[in-house]
Amino acid sequence: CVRACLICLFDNLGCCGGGHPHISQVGALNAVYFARRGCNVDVYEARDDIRQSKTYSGRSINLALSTRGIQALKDVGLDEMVVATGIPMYGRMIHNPTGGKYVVPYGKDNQAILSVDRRKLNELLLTTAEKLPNVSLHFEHKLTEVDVKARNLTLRAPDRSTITVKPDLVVGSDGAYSSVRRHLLQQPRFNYAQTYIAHGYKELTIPPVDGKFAMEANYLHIWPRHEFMMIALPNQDRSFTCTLFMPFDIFATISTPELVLAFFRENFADAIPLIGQERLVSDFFTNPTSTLMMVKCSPYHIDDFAVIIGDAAHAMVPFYGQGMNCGFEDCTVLHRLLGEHNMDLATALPAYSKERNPDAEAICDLALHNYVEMRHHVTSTSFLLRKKLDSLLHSLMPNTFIPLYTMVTFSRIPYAEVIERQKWQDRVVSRAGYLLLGASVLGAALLAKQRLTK
Ligand SMILES: Cc1cc2nc3c(=O)[nH]c(=O)nc-3n(C[C@H](O)[C@H](O)[C@H](O)COP(=O)(O)OP(=O)(O)OC[C@H]3O[C@@H](n4cnc5c(N)ncnc54)[C@H](O)[C@@H]3O)c2cc1C
Ligand SMILES: Cc1cnn(-c2ccc(OCc3ccccc3)c(C(=O)O)c2)c1-c1ccc(Cl)c(F)c1
Repeated sequence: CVRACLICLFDNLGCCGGGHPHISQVGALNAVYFARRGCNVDVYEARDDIRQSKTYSGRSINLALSTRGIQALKDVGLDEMVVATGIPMYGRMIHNPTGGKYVVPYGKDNQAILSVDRRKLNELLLTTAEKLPNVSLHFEHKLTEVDVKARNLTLRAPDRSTITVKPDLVVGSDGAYSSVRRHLLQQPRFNYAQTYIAHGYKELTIPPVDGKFAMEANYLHIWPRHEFMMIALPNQDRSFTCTLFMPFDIFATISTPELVLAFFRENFADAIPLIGQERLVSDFFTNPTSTLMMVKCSPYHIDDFAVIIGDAAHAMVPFYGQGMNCGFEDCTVLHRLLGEHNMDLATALPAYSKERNPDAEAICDLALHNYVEMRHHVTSTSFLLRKKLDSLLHSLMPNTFIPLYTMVTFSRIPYAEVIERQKWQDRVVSRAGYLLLGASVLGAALLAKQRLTK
């Protein structure tokens, strides 16, 4: 039987960055993994229990769940329950500046990414964890100290008193601003880098019309506009949550209702009647403009005592919709290694850092690259052409060319391997392009010669 280990997951609920209720999922999922392994699990959450609190902003905030995240849920038998709550998006619906829109499917036979509600996902994971006999959830317990030498943690309890716990293992899943990681930072040879990008994001809502979706429901709606982009994902209540990504210095120039409307008329005209002018203006000034940050660090563990997962280990910009999927995949990898090492933390944790770090940093780089790509090379026309070319090449060479987005989103190819494969594919495609070009020039020359000699 597996050694009982007390795990403290800093799975805090609360606002992260931009103030919308940011709900942690990785910590809750990881608690289920450890509990099903027979460990005694204590989950410490700095905030109150989201399931009891009424004070929820009311904005249903969603995110895209795809293959890697679904597999992690499948490992603990939760995939069907979560997938049932999600809304499939079978392709991207690209909105051009003149109001036209085009679908580019994600793949054959209805391949889809899922739009899931953060709050519902977290409530499901917390309730699943709570029902397990060897799991205790401690809300309003905030980490204040990690003593690596003494192997204990100090937390502030709801009555403001401090308690000290002595777990066998600490798993920090406390997000991009992780306090567990902050203590790792004090260790020798711990590497850390964080980058804020110039863009921020603001969430808007497209309400239902007579109880129906105001746009086609089963698509990821994208308005690619170079310096700024907007996306919309569907919610179960038949609304859409839009996310507008834009440089802070452009947000700063949009300071009056008239300027909001003028900006949207100029760039997202079709969205105005969908959101509604009044609601657009009120949401624009009510909802926070949040920051976007990338965090890279290594290693992810200290000795056989602590390990960090999720955004605490690798926060990424959201331009691939992979942050939570990657954090969920962390659980899959960590638990595979714990099994392979028979729960010997002294060897399993270093193995985890060694295997996971290159992949996590690869998806951080891919997401940042997408941010650059989508900013500099993407209008709706170029987006459409690129996607059409991707699907043409894939249909011509299905085993040789797999679109980058497909490898990231619809496969479990390790992220670092995805990058290597993409480089190889680029070489093959450019060689094929040159060959095609050469053959057509040669063909044209022979044709011309033939005509001349007639
Ligand atoms: C705009 C946007 C869109 C996104 N879209 C997607 C998507 O489509 N698909 C996807 O897979 N991912 C997406 N993500 C990323 C995803 O939200 C994160 O990767 C995921 O939530 C990380 O989960 P986590 O449990 O590791 O950390 P978090 O969700 O950050 O949870 C940690 C929580 O702990 C809090 N916290 C940290 N330290 C403390 C402390 N000491 N005391 C109290 N509280 C603390 C943090 O504020 C946070 O609320 C998106 C992110 C953003 C910003
Ligand atoms: C939330 C979520 C889930 N997936 N994606 C996503 C990401 C990238 C994509 O393409 C790569 C590419 C598109 C355009 C140019 C280069 C590369 C596609 C696609 O192909 O549909 C879908 C997002 C997302 C997140 C933020 C923005 Cl701003 C955005 F537009 C989409």
